[in-house]
Amino acid sequence: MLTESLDVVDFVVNKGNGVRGLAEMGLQSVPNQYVQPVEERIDGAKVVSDESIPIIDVSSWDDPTVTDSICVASRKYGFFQIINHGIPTEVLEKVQAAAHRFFEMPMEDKIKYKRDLAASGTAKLGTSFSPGKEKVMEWKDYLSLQYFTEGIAAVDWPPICKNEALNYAKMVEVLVRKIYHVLLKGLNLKSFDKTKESLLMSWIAVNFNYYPYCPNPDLTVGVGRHSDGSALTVLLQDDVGGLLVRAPDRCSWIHVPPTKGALVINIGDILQLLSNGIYKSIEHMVVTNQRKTRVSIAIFINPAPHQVVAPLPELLEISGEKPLYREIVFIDYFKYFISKGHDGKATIEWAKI
Ligand SMILES: O=C(O)CCC(=O)C(=O)O
Ligand SMILES: [Fe+2]
Repeated sequence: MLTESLDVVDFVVNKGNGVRGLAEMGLQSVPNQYVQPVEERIDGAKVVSDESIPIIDVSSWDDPTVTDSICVASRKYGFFQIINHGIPTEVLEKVQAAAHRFFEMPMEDKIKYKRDLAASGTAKLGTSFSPGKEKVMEWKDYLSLQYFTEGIAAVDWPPICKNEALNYAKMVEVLVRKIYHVLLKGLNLKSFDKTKESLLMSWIAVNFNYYPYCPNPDLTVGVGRHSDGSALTVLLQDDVGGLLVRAPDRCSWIHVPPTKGALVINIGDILQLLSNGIYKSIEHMVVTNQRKTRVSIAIFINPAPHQVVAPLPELLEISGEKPLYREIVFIDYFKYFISKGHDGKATIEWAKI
């Protein structure tokens, strides 16, 4: 095997070649570091075809059918797709092309963004999820762009993709306000005001995910089982497919089919915590494939790092329920999330009372 004489971790992680570098070597099989234990592998039998994540046409945000569908999907599946959301297809295509351009640059041009070398704190290139902390590595490279202000992004982000990423992120911000407005109304809470806005959307990260074709899709994962540590996530996937979401039976998986022009929205752990478990942050994962490289763009919408987060008192007052989660500081939650490999729903369990 080509990789027999290769120090895989050194090549992929330390030298910054990523899994893209591995895939480009034309491997017949993946190195051992990428072989998942049997229980983490997905065979087709675990994916159900009689359930699907709703696709919601949001051309009219005030239509009660639309708002109901969003709230019902957020309670049941924790995931939905939206179409006619107002972000032009051209903007989506441009940001996807920009992500390809970034990863497909020669390694010498990308290396300055590598996590441990990056001069700027807001653009970081990495691979897998938590190399060194996880037992098995994930077949994915990523570029994480922290979006604080346009000015910082303009200086820090890679020129090859920054305009497209910024333009897209700004439009997503507008969309997210509309979604929050609907979700809070669905909890009978007062409108989405400035206080809620600062609680729910102060720290935004734009992640470009790059999943190269893989010689052993049945042995590997692109992303392992997890739920997002964010409050809300907006995901743009390309036409390759591979995102699986836990079905309501919590045993099988539902494939989220690529839908042209659609955005996948999912509830993150923080919104599950704030809503005292009403909106569900559902486990999901990404499978790899042998044919085609897949690119997705995930925008994580988070509280500010030092924000204190707990089940919303006004919600507990209305429902008379006891809090299911303790008070946490978001940065502590986030640090715990990345201190280990992906492990299903374990992070939010940590915040349970
Ligand atoms: O690439 C995808 O479809 C999902 C990625 C994901 O779950 C994540 O980045 O948290
Ligand atoms: Fe995720």
